[in-house]
Amino acid sequence: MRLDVISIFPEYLQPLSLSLIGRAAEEGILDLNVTNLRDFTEDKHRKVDDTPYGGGAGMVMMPEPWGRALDAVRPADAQGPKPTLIVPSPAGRVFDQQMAYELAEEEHLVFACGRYEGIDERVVDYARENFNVIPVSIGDYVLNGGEVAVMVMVEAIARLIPGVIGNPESLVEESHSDVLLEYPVYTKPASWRGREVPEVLLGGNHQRVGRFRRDEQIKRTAARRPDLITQMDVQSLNRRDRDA
Ligand SMILES: COC(=O)c1cc2cc(CO)sc2[nH]1
Repeated sequence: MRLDVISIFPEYLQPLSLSLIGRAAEEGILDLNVTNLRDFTEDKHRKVDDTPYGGGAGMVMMPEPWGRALDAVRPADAQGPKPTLIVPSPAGRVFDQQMAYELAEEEHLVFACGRYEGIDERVVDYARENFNVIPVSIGDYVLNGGEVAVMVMVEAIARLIPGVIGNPESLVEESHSDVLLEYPVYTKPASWRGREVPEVLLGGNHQRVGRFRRDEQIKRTAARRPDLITQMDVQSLNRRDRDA
């Protein structure tokens, strides 16, 4: 997969060169390109923002640098399927694991990081000529720009791409119980500051361990995220366990 990120703070995306994603980029599994929007300005101050039409506080990102940057990623005369352009925005479709799976199937993802009060709306309209444009929110809170949202999405998406994380087994487990929260995990020592690891985990009876973990998942989800499960789901989960 090719990933392009356009931002006035490219250094914000540096952590993507660390760890698993960095290694996947080195191995060519991911083709990650971070572009500085200011490289597409032509004035000596490398200006990217200006005052808003209609007045109001703050500044708006000018359209022309964005037009040039998007054209550089995907020229108007390019052939082949349109890349997907993700625009982080509070006014976007809410990002979730299902969207991460969907986007992990794409060949080419482009992320446009807004700053200030946002990007001139005509840029989004123009981009639709050469991209599938999706405004995406990572949650209902205010950020100063799109970069942090891009970090969240790139991590969630890239880890689903074959070869990016060493142990695909963990992805399989997640996918089966997507609706349930993770069970609690423990490691050595068995006794720590007067706190013991649950006995069932020390015994090695895989069936009992599986039952314990599933019960913990259901208890945790019901307690912390009841919105994730409905009565029907609990019945189907119990049915699936009986059949397992
Ligand atoms: C100029 O601000 C942005 O581009 C911006 C992007 C996002 C994403 C948010 C949470 O989903 S809040 C926010 N602001």
